[in-house]
Amino acid sequence: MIDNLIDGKQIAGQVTEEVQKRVEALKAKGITPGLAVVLVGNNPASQTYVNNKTKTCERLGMYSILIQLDEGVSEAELLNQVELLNNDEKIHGILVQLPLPKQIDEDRVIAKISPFKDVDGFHPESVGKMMIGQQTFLPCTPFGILKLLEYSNIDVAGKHAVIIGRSNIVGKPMGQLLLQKDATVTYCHSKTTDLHAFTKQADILVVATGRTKMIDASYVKEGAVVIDVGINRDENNKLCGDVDFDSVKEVASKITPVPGGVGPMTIAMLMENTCLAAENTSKN
Ligand SMILES: Nc1nc2c(c(=O)[nH]1)N[C@@H](CN(C=O)c1ccc(C(=O)N[C@@H](CCC(=O)O)C(=O)O)cc1)CN2
Repeated sequence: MIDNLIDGKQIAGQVTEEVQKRVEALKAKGITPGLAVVLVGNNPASQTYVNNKTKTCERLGMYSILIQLDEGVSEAELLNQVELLNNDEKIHGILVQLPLPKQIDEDRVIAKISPFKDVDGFHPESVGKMMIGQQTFLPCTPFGILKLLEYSNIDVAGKHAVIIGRSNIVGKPMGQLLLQKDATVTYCHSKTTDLHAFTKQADILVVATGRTKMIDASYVKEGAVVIDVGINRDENNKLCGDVDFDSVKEVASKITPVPGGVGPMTIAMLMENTCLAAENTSKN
C-alpha cells in the first residue's frame, strides 16, 4: 500500500458507522429512514451503483426500495412514479439514477422530487440553498470529497483548488463547496486553453474530465492533493480513473485511487443525507 493514498473505502466505513448510530437513534423513536431508488433501463454500471445503494441501506438498518422501469418508459410515467414516492410516508429520500434515456428531460424529473426528499441534492431549491450557504442536502460526490479532505486532515482554507469539469453534479458544486471552505477556486473544462498552466498551480486538483487516465504527472505540482472523480475501464477492462495513478502518485502528496476513492464516499454521503431527511421529519 502506498503511504500517500486517501483510502475512500476506509473513510466511507467510518462515515457509515456514524450514520448507523443515527439510524438506531431514529428507530428507537419509531422512525426507519427509507430510501427509494429509481432506475430506468439496464445500464450495467447504473445497475451496480443502485444495487450498492440498496445493499448499503440494508446493512445500516434502513428501509429501501428499488423501482426498475423499462428503458422506453415515458417521462409522464416517470414523473407519476416520483409523485407517488413524494407522497409515501415510509420514504424519506428519493433518487433517480442518472443518466436517463434521451426521451426524458432530466431537469423536469429532478424538479419533480420533493425538496424535502432530495437526498441527491440536485433539485434547484437545494442547489440555490447550497450556493448561498444555507443548510440543505449537498450533492453526494462533492460532499464526499469534502469529507475525504476533512478526514485526511487536509486544510482547504487559502489553498488554490483547481477543478477540471463543470457538470451540475460534480464540478460546479465542488467549486462552490470549496469556496465556502475559503479555498481560491479555478474551474477548467474541455474548452480551457493551456490546461497545464492552471493545473500546475493547484494545491488541490479535482479531476472530473470523463477521459481515461488523462491527467498524468506533467499536469501536477509537486506536493499537490489529487482527487480523481473518474470511473472508466482501461484497455484491459480494469476500473480506472481520469488520473494516470501510477504517474501522479510519484508527485502528489495525497491521491485518491479508483476504485476505492471517491466512489464509496458517494454512497456513504447518500446514506448520511437519507438519515438527515428522516431526522428532519422527526423535528416537525
Ligand atoms: N442520481 C445520481 N446519479 C448518479 C450519481 C449520483 O450521485 N446520483 N453519481 C454517479 C454514479 N454513482 C452514484 O450514483 C456512483 C459511482 C461510483 C460509485 C462507486 O462506488 N464506485 C466504485 C467502483 C464500483 C464499480 O465496481 O464499478 C469505486 O470507485 O470504488 C458509487 C456511486 C452518476 N449517476
